[in-house]
Amino acid sequence: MENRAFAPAKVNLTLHVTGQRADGYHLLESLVVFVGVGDRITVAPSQALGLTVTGPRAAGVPTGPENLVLRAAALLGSGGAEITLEKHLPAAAGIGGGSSDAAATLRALSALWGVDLPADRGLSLGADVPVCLRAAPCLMSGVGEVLSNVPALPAMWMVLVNPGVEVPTPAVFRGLSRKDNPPMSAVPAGKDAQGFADWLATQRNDLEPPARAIAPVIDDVLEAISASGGLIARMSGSGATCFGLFADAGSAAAAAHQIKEKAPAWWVDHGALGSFA
Ligand SMILES: C[C@@](CO)(OP(=O)(O)O)[C@H](O)COP(=O)(O)OP(=O)(O)OC[C@H]1O[C@@H](n2ccc(N)nc2=O)[C@H](O)[C@@H]1O
Ligand SMILES: Nc1ncnc2c1ncn2[C@@H]1O[C@H](COP(=O)(O)OP(=O)(O)O)[C@@H](O)[C@H]1O
Repeated sequence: MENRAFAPAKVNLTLHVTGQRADGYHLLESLVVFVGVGDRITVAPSQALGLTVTGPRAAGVPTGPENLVLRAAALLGSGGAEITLEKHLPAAAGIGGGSSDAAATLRALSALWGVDLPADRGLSLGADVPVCLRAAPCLMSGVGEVLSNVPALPAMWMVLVNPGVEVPTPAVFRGLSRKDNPPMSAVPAGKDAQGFADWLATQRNDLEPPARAIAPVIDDVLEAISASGGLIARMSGSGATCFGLFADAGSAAAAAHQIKEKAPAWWVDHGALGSFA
């Protein structure tokens, strides 16, 4: 008997940094969504705990106990399982790759072992794990542990582009010129894709300027997405992955193809926004 779980890409449509805690973690307000592009976790019964990393983005992903998949297993208990992680997301890319893998592992092993999900929803594994465990559009605040409902979003499709440079999350936060930026405004209801993108353009990702200073190629990525017809182009999380929003699957697929043609070395993928828990 095997259990499978999808680990969708986590995308921050907004990321307002509004303060900093005494422990150094930053207070955020972020509208988080998930896309049908991601990693895949398979777990099967076994005496011992083992991990195999496969897939087109396996290179460089740790296979030892520091892998967030094994750290999630350890958080759940001391059972055995043979875990396969099929990597499709670039690592350290601002789209929650490891965090989403950890959340998918918690879901799959909780079902395989018949144990409850952890009370902290995986927060001890990383600030992004609770939102990845929910894997549905929501407003994330606190340092990542407070999740609030948002009005239904219009149907939208997303192109994700990563230029192949790793941007260390702590360095991006350190590069902020201000940590007490203005908060988000309320997420609107009843908008179509264009109307929602127009609202989104009035919000921000405060980590974009420091990330662009570290990796100027992010400017080229944003430009390529805008040139491909994206309703909006913005960096996700601490980068370097950027996203473009589209009103239909066809325009997203055409944009992804156009960007891939222009920059064959970049990672480009596309999918629909949705809920994946
Ligand atoms: C920035 C965000 C936005 O969603 O995502 P990514 O860009 O990583 O995808 C997250 O807050 C990242 O979450 P996660 O990747 O789990 O962060 P953690 O491993 O807990 O922390 C990595 C480092 O980021 C910084 N950090 C993270 C979260 C936060 N609210 N304030 C911080 O200052 C800290 O320096 C911390 O040591
Ligand atoms: N399952 C995993 N997938 C990818 N990276 C992982 C995983 N487990 C641990 N890591 C380590 O965590 C670091 C950040 O991974 P990731 O969560 O993909 O970043 P981000 O949250 O910015 O998308 C990587 O550099 C990698 O060494």
